[in-house]
Amino acid sequence: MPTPGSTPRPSLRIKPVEAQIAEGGADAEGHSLRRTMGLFQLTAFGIGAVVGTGIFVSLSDIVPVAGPASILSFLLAAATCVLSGLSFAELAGVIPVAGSSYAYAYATFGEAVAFLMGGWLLLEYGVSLSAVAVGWGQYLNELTGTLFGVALPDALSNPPGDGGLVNVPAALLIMLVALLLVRGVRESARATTAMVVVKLVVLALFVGLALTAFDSGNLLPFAPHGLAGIGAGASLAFFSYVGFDAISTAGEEVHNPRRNLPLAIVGSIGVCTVLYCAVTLAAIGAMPPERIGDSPAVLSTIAESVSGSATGAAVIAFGAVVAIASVVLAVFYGQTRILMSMSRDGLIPHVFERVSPTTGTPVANTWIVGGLFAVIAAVVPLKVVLDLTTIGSLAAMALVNLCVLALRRQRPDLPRNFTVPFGPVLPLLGFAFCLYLSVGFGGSTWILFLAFSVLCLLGYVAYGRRHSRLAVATDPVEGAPIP
Ligand SMILES: NC(=[NH2+])NCCC[C@H](N)C(=O)O
Repeated sequence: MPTPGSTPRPSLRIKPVEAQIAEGGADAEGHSLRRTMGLFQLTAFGIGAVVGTGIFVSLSDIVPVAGPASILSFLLAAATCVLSGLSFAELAGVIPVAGSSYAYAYATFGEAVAFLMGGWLLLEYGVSLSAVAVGWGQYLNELTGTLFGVALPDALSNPPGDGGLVNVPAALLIMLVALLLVRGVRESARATTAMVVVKLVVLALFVGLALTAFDSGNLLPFAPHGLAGIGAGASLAFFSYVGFDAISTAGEEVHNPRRNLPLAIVGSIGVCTVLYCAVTLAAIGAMPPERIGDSPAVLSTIAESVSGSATGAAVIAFGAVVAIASVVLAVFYGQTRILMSMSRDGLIPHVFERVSPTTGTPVANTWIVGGLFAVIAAVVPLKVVLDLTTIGSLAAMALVNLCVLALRRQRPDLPRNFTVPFGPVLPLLGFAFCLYLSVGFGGSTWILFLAFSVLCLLGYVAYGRRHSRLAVATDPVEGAPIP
């Protein structure tokens, strides 16, 4: 394992914690970020990044495999997140910079692994951008259908493989958000808080409405497919939790990050878990599990069948459309910033870090990300993008758990105001849980994931290794710093 000051092979070059923190004092535009966020805002920011399409669309996948025990699937996914979230908190406390998982990997396992982590983050952010946009389109269709009686035909609202040709609304949304980001529009802290309130209110309304038709008979048999079903359900439920690590990217903008980051991570996972379990219980109570598998905008469908009118369905759909659009903005923004850090490190081409002098934003970066993931949203089935996002996020989180252990061994000297308790036990458990959930995916997801990972490593060998800023700063032959 490389240590600072040693003369490692290029792929094992690490970027020391101190260097990352020193650079972290200035944002991509060259200004220092101001520390403006407190614990409450940070927790709201976390909930805002986490609650998106997942809970609105994925019950129709989870309930058929786990039955009423889907609630346990959500708890299992949450446990995985809390364990890994503690690891994020420890690392974010030591390395409070915007690069998050990518930065942690670069400080511990070296450049090749950091590059691979960057690739997995492309699944966690970029591909999830497509997934979230597709879910948004389904609820938009539901909304226009119930309000005006017009919905897009399947051919224009679904990709090939899901009974259509191209998903127009999802791709349009991504391009529209690209336009906003290029012009420098970012969700303000106040808008984030407002969106969080909209989401919580809509989901609470759903729970209240669905509970009026609660039939406890729907809860039996509780676990029709046993433990295996619960595990498979947890793999699918995990998507709904993806995003809490965004909290660790705000390390440069938070008061007292060493205290507030861990609290906000655990707090936002906790709030989401309560919410998701309540929604699941209410949904199953209101509609027999065997019928939940049929509908795309499943929460609206249940609301309509319970209330017997379209109004309930329209309110839920409206809330989903507003709230999910804000997630697209946040995830898209996150993806462009991750690519900027990799580009500043020289691992990917400089076009990704170039900031336009007129708009002050990374214009080319934004259009490349927008174009690529709009196409994916347009033509790839939802299930495929959901599963790829999840397996990529699980891989990234599994590795973050190992980063904690590596950094403790390599840099015991660094100040840690928050340390995951019980020594290596919880990070190791976090790693094992991530592994367990990822095993739940089928062969085709694994093949896509492994092929993508190999491509990333090839990309590192072909480009990153030679253009790395660390390579430029060291003697190419000896790998030693040039005096
Ligand atoms: N990197 C991200 N924040 N991706 C968005 C995650 C999706 C979110 N958990 C949802 O349920 O829709």
